[in-house]
Amino acid sequence: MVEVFASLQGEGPFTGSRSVFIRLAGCDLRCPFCDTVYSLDPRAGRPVDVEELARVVEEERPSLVVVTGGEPLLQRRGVNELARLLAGRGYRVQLETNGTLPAPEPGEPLYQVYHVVSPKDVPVAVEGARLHPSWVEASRSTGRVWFKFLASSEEHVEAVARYVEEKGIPWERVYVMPLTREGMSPEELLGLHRRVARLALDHGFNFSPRLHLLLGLR
Ligand SMILES: C[S@@+](CC[C@H](N)C(=O)[O-])C[C@H]1O[C@@H](n2cnc3c(N)ncnc32)[C@H](O)[C@@H]1O
Ligand SMILES: Nc1nc2[nH]cc(C(=O)O)c2c(=O)[nH]1
Ligand code: SF4
Ligand SMILES: [Mg+2]
Repeated sequence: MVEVFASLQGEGPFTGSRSVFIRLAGCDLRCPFCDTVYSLDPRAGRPVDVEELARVVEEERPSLVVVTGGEPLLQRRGVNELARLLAGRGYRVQLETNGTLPAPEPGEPLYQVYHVVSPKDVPVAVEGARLHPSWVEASRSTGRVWFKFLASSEEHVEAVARYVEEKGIPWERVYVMPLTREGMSPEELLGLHRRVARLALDHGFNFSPRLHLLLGLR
């Protein structure tokens, strides 16, 4: 694990939820725009047992626990253990993933968890990024999977629209979120949000802000 912190969920279908974030180390991709490069090397993390994480969660009593990274599904066994423990204590859990690894199967504790998949083969393909097809099936059948695509231009949103159509992803399960750069001013951030929100609306997609950036939260 790299870090655990409390904040508002800033992105996706649970935006605004008081959350505890658990960020795991290691990633199978190296996106050039990644805003958490400090989490990509598996050596960036320290081993932690799930009981210790559950104690931090119990102290905060959040309405949501967000498991992220890095790529959290690289540690599937540990994440399954954590999901089992937290679900047993009544917590709602949501995982952030790039979607390269398979979706959970019925019977895995992770199957009950909400997943927000942010594919990296569109709008601009990152090397090695390929969406595992099981996420598309899961988004149609489980009610627990959403997609969150990054975009900063009309070309990007059009590429997302073609991709969603081609893969058969349910449109109501899709969020488009601003692709931000480090060091953007509040005015630039707001301008980007306005443009991407307009594009999302015009193309029939949900919009996700990056609320934490707008509010100066973590
Ligand atoms: C750091 S990633 C960790 C989870 C997983 N590796 C993934 O990419 O979905 C968490 C979220 O941040 C998003 N993200 C990373 N860099 C970003 C950037 N520069 N602008 C907007 N979103 C970004 C990712 O798309 C993902 O939705
Ligand atoms: N506030 C806040 N919300 C987030 N939603 C997803 C995040 C992530 O890095 O996975 C994130 C994050 O880093 N901070
Ligand atoms: S997949 Fe996620 S964590 Fe990995 S490099 Fe890309 S944005 Fe960063
Ligand atoms: Mg983040």
